[in-house]
Amino acid sequence: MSLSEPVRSQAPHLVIRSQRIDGVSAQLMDHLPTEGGLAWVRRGDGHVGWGVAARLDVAGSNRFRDAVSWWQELVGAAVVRDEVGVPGSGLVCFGSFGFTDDDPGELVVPEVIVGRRGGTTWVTTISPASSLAAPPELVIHQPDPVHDVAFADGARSGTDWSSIVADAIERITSGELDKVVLARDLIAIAEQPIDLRWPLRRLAAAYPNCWTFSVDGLIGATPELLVRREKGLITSRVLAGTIRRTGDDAHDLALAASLARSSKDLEEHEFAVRSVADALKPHCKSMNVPETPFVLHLPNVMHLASDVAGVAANGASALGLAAALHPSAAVCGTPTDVARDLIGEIEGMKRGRFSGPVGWMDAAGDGEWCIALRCGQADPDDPRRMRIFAGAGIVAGSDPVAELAETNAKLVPMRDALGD
Ligand SMILES: C=C(O[C@@H]1C=C(C(=O)O)C=C[C@H]1O)C(=O)O
Repeated sequence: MSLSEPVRSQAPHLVIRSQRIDGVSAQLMDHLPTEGGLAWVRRGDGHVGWGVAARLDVAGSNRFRDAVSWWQELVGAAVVRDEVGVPGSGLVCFGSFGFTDDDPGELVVPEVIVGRRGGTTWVTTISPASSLAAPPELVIHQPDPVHDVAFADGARSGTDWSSIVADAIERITSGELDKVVLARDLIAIAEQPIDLRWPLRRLAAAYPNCWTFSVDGLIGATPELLVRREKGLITSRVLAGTIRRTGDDAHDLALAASLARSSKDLEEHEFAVRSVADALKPHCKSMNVPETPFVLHLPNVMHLASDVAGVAANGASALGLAAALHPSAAVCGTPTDVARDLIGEIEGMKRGRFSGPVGWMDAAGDGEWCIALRCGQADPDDPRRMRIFAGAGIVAGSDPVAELAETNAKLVPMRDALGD
């Protein structure tokens, strides 16, 4: 079958039951057993899952359409007994998608989900129609610590990457495009196989305001919400324009003020907001697009941020909206096609699922899809290795050395999570 043909895999018939559980206070991630592990956690809320009740692998130009129709089919055939009734209870899939059409992605429906929202904790069991599984006993698991991690250059050295940035600046100055986002990778090499739950827990603890995720070997803590759909409300948090934190609060406040006035960063940000607002417009009855960004403070960096919100005008699911938004100018550039081609021409590495949509969705099509940033991809052939990624938006006023420093700051969350 060619990659662009629609997927005709039959979605399985599933039985789903969500039940409230009391007296569970451990962090959601503590319940992840060794094998597998899906996670989506922010400020202690979210859900973790394990086992595979259903899975769809997608690639090619119809990947989002295929995923949306598979999900609709699966939802249509499912019998759901949801005794909790909050966003995230009942039938839920986790998923992640490649940056380009050729990079594979997937939707996964786990066999067990443990979820929490605002003090309510629940367990969802998902099984084939013939057998309704009993909810599992929740156990706390201790991941194996990760020790002795060395970091090596990925596809390019830092110096080589800076010269690619210099090339991109020339192409922008010559009028070919306005903005391009260029990324680089490092390889983390541990002495022992990396237990992904170890860095995952550390990311969730250190970056509580980010969305900490784990889907099929891709883990990270991203600050950028591509789209959330919940009960007819659509929101997106756009980030573009970055400055490193120094650790000195007074100095960081001065830096935040300079970021908010920087014409280079404001221009870079404006491209990203415009791309999101334009993509959401056909799906919204009314929209609020802030005129000026705020400064989002994270432990490692500060970003110019805008929260775009709208009221849904149609039944497009969270994943359908993510498909319309991807790739936004925050991770690709402006104009999109020219930037995408330039990335393919000069970036010199395969992004895989880095900077693609990652998230979850429920049976009603509500859910959250973030952009997979500040993340790493476990090497499927060598469990001691992981690729970690970071990119930066390049505009005419960019400086290659400063952009390299920015990517180093963006690598800090994964480096720290893997470090001793
Ligand atoms: C590409 C990354 O980040 C993106 C680029 C940003 C920028 O250039 O300022 C800021 C946030 C993200 O939209 C990354 O973190 O790897």
